[in-house]
Amino acid sequence: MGYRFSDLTAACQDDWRAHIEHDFVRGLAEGTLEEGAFRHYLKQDYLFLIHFARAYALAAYKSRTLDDLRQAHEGLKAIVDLELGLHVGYCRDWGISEADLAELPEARATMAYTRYVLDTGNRGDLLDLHVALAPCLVGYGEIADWINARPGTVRGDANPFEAWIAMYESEEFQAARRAEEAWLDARLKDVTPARFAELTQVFRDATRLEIDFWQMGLDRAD
Ligand SMILES: Cc1ncc(CO)c(N)n1
Repeated sequence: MGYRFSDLTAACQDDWRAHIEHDFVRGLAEGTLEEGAFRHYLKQDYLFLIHFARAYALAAYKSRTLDDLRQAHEGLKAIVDLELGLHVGYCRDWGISEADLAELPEARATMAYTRYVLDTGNRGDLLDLHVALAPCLVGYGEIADWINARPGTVRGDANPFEAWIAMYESEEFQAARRAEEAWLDARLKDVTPARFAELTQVFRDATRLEIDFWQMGLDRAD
């Protein structure tokens, strides 16, 4: 007993590294990703973020305490006010209008991931739901750290994906990530080994669905 968030990543080390260091992420870091792949990802990420905002709203609904409600609200704010706000403007810069976004067909990888998280949250309790959400908020925070720590990373005007990296390394996003990790650390402290095994399964499933989401971008799969 006495688990922490880092025990989840340690328990799924191979899948976790495959998410953080995916070829799509390397392409973003080095500025070499094909623009068509990035555009496909951006469009699907718009749909993804809308469903993830719903998942944080579900977390709010499932909250018993003000502290839990605040944490759900933090996640919802990070998505609606920060990411989705920037996302729409960012899509416009990449030639994708709001009208295009409104008419997007949803790719299977987007459906699989978002519906998995919503189902896990409906079936389980608030901790199941936050664990299913962690590869997203915490994962992208760690991706920003990983990108910055790599020697091959290109920053500034030489990298067409500079604004994307900047969003995830921003203090606002990183603060939401730290709050999520702290919330998870506090809740994992008291779980039994059997419960931790269940949560590890959820964390691994969600991490593998993140990997599929990156791959969907690379393959431009629908
Ligand atoms: C697929 C995916 N995972 C995580 C994030 C970070 O919120 C995102 N924008 N998209």
